[in-house]
Amino acid sequence: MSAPVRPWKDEAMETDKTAPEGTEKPRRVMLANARENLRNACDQLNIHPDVFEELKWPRETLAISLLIRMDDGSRRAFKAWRCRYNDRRGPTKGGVRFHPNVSLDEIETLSFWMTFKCAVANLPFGGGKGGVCVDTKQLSANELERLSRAYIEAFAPFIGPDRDILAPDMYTNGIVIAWMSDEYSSITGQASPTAITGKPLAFGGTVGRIDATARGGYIALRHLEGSLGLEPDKSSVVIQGFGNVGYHCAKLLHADGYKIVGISDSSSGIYDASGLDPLAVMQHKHETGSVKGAKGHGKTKNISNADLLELECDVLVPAALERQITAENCDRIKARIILEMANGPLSPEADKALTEAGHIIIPDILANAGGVTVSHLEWVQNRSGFYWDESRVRDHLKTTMETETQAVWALHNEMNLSMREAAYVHGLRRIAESVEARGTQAYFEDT
Ligand SMILES: NC(=O)c1ccc[n+]([C@@H]2O[C@H](COP(=O)([O-])OP(=O)(O)OC[C@H]3O[C@@H](n4cnc5c(N)ncnc54)[C@H](O)[C@@H]3O)[C@@H](O)[C@H]2O)c1
Repeated sequence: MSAPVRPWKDEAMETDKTAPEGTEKPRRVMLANARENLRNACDQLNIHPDVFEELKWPRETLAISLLIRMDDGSRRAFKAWRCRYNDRRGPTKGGVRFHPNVSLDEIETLSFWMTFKCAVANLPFGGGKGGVCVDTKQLSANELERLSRAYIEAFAPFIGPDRDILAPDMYTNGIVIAWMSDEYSSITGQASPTAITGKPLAFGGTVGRIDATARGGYIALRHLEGSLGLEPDKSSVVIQGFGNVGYHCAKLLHADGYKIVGISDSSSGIYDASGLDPLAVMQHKHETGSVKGAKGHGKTKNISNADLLELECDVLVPAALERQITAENCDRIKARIILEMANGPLSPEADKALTEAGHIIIPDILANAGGVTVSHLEWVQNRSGFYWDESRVRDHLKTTMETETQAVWALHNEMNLSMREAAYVHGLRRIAESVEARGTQAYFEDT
């Protein structure tokens, strides 16, 4: 790890030459931004240029149009992708997202983040991701099943237990994953549970996966509690996004005495200075389809999602989408600590400004690594055919999250880095070792 980083031109920021004049936009803005973290980590470690070169672009990305027969007999095409960013540390691993705004840039960036997340958690995986550009709320259950199965049919040659392992992400819940796993087994002609994790228990899933992502972030936060000056009974929390991750995070923190003062979902937000009970809010969401109108312990107000992010609180937990905090709203963020349970909830500008202003950001590649950590255990159990009990899964998750959180915290202090920079340095060290183990320029020059 000695040679300087080669200067490089960021092709990702080149404009699309085929776009009509005046409408040209950079082709891969998100990916270019994400790679800034890589560049910074390379600089910190003075890493060999071969490593940087290898991580500049995804190893492979496949784009496919999925043609689905709709219930009314018409046919509709849905854009779909699967990306394997880097597999030096093992088969690529990452979720499949169903969302109307999914794009190639987003999928490749999420795969990049997965590469680092798996390294931070010290898993024998590289990073991958997939997605379909679809609003699942507009599909019937039958159409959703056809789409889920079509995704697997299209990408089956690309995926596999030792190549690319799928998992849930936004709007791909247990039944979607069950259809996908079922389809993959039909295609391979044998029970093949190992290619997809996050499966329901009856499909070879693991205990402890449902709340694993939230629990991982919760463990990280609680581990740093003393260092961050947090006290459960005196600290308040705001949660953006009330799906799998947001709900379980709220539930775990609430059970330990943290006061949850704000919660939102895609349609609305609620605020109550006296506190909200996540179980009651979820009950209300089940009954009405939204958190709007749910009652807390005091005077509960309905607020917008934008206002929710700006609430007075100790910990803000973005658990919905990317780029929720940007240059536009970052100077109004009051939370001292941001626990990034969503992937990429801060724009690079917001990240820089908030870090400089003294906010502590526990970065996504550490905070939400609990999900993939337990997915790894599911993969291990599927391979061995021996299933663990919940306490064993939880103990492993706790040990992993505490060990890696402590390592990132130590780097943050020793090298005077932000938590995000420290997490990238921590992950990059491991990835670099596996790249360099295959020989670098210096090795080939000497032979
Ligand atoms: N599920 C996992 O294991 C896992 C693992 C790692 C990271 N993540 C990340 O966590 C985030 C949430 O994932 P999830 O599994 O909870 O998804 P989910 O589909 O279960 O829930 C998403 C929630 O976000 C809300 N939402 C959507 N758009 C919103 C908006 N504009 N403002 C506020 N809320 C909005 C939805 O209403 C829903 O409540 C995503 O960024 C995902 O990539 C999830």
